[in-house]
Amino acid sequence: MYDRTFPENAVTAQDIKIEAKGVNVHYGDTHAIKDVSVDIQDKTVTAFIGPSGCGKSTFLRCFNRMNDTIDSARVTGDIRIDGEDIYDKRVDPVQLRAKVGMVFQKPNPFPKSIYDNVAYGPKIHGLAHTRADLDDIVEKALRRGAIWDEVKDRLQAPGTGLSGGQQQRLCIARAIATEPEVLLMDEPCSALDPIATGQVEELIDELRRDYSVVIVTHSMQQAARVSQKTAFFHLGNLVEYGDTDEIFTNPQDPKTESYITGRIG
Ligand SMILES: Nc1ncnc2c1ncn2[C@@H]1O[C@H](COP(=O)(O)OP(=O)(O)OP(=O)(O)O)[C@@H](O)[C@H]1O
Repeated sequence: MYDRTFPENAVTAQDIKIEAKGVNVHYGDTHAIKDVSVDIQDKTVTAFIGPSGCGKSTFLRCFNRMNDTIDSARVTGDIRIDGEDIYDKRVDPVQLRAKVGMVFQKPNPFPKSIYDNVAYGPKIHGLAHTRADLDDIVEKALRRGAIWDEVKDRLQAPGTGLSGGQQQRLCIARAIATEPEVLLMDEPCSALDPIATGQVEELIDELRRDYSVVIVTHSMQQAARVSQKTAFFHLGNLVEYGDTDEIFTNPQDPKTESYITGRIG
């Protein structure tokens, strides 16, 4: 089990970025998330795994209130980021989504230039005062997205003209440009080939130095490669949550074991 006696394993309140308590999500009569509580650590990659339809994406979307955009979805319970209740009436979901960035399954660059894809968020959130500021933000985000060298000579070319893997790294750069603190990734590599997947996985590993990253993945190999913490979901329940190494080598719940050994899924 998780050993808190080792200093490197000790978790302090400051390390917890997202605190979810008693979260339930319904879509009409469908009870998609059932009383889930979890603490997500800062500067850590946390993987959500589990069979199709178990609620991974639904739970991920609670963290930036993306479920608000689905009419039938009803979220109850308590979710705090840095101690702040993100469902409080005073929280503006648009501001929240700048702080909690999201990358989707299918790369979805805007039909604009590479530069404008990245500059859009900082512009609407007023992060740049001059064109030079904006250039600087765009360059930094593209560098952090590990795509600067590939696009620096064609910043005015359309983002949609890049390869799938480049588009996904552009979308990651776009998410980073608004200076988020949390990055949510919903199966970010499922549309990518193995080489592009490897590049995005390397990038995810880099990003955890600065962000709390939560990734939904169908690939247990990917979860094992990129995450330090893993949460296993089944039928809307959080069955097991812990260190990725432990979950994969010594799962405590028979359902987790069945899933990771390929018996359910
Ligand atoms: N927009 C929606 N409207 C109604 N029901 C939904 C909606 N989105 C998800 N659901 C239902 O909620 C449950 C959880 O779905 P969710 O997509 O969160 O699971 P998942 O584990 O991410 O699945 P997958 O791995 O297949 O993407 C499922 O029963 C699904 O049918």
